Amino acid sequence: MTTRSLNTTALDSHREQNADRDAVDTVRKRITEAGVEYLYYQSVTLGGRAVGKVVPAVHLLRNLERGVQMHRAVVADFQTDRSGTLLGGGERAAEFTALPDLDTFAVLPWDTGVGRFFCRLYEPAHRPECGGEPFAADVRGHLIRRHREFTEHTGLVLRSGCEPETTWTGPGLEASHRPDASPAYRIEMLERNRPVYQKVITYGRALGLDMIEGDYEDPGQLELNWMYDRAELTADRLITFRQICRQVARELGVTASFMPKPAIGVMGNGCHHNLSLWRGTENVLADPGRRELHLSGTGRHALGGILAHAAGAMAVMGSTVNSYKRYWDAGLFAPGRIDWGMDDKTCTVRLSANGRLEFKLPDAMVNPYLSHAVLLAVISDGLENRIDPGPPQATAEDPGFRFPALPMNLGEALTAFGDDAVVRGGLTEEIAALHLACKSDEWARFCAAVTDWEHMMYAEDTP
Ligand SMILES: NC(=O)CC[C@H](N)C(=O)O
Repeated sequence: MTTRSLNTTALDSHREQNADRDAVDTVRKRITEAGVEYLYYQSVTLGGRAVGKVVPAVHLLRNLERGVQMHRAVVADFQTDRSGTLLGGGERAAEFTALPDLDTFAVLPWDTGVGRFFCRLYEPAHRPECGGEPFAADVRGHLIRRHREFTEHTGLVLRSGCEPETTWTGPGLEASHRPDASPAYRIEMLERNRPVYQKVITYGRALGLDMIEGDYEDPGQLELNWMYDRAELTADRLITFRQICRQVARELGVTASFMPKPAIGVMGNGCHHNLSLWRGTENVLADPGRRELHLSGTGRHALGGILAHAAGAMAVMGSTVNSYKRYWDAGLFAPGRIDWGMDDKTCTVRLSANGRLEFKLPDAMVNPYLSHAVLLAVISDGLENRIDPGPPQATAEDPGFRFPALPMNLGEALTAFGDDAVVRGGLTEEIAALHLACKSDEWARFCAAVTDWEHMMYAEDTP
């Protein structure tokens, strides 16, 4: 056991973990067995994109200790706002240090010469004052820490199962169906997508996603699910899933899109989060022994927290301009107002099984580290303040309905996000500020854009 000096930093502790001989030997063995020659040291941006560096595997040991360095502005995808400011870069073009988590090592099944790690990010050791501290805009590291604090405080663990929907387009994948009918669940459509779902499932299994089921939902749309797990593991797996889909699309010469609403009249690409809260082996959202669909008292408070802050959380759950088209197009199983229901697929939260809250606001472009960090915060608030979710299917017209309306565009959502201290408190100050800056800029750019719809409406109209 190594003795730690009093001023051991978070970076030092992580380095110490990466020096653990057994853990390193396990990774080395797998590298040798699979013939891995290259390693991706990857982290995730605010926009939910995987970024990183490639390291020849011969330098594994050096980089386990040193990590890799990247420019700070990568966390905001190097977005420059309309005034020309590089967002997230800080006062100078400094870097952060990305240190791999050894237990995330995996070999890419489509090229076993390549392995990957997920990293956590730190201020470089040499920086005055904050050297070695967690980098405050690291979304992945933040969720891991936030969840640990939540468990220390409540004794509970949040498990989540994400259900991303993806639109696949390309030769041979075209949907055909009768007018006014839907191709949903049709085996013929699954057959046309056989190369797609088979590759996704095979790669998913190889990368640690316990794939459980899938279906064809609407023209071009597949939903492929894997087993639920601790929130941060599910978040890593959603990033991995999207990487897999991109790879499968490359291999098959087709396109995989996570765009929340690819077209009017077809279902949007949701990414419902199925949530449960565990004390040891017991899910506290349900009362043991009751068979009919119900929620425990704790479950009602957790749900109350989610609904009370649903409006404030929207800018994270539906984080793009396009996200809101999914809520506007009523009748296609995306929620259009803040409510909950027993087994009702139109609600914001559906009680889909005893002890399971299906939260339907998030779409397939969601950043799962942010969504789950916010969920931990709003659930904590619900539990602490014993927030009552009210009766199922209550609407704003019902007396006693107490939740703010669902923001119906990104601009409204950003205002609600700015006004909700609990939601922002679920993130670090830096992440909340950067998210607001990036998304406000996206909204401003959209508001200034002239769209095809406007041309259709006005270009040749004579007032
Ligand atoms: N599986 C479903 O319930 C459909 C969900 C729908 N595609 C959505 O946008 O959320």
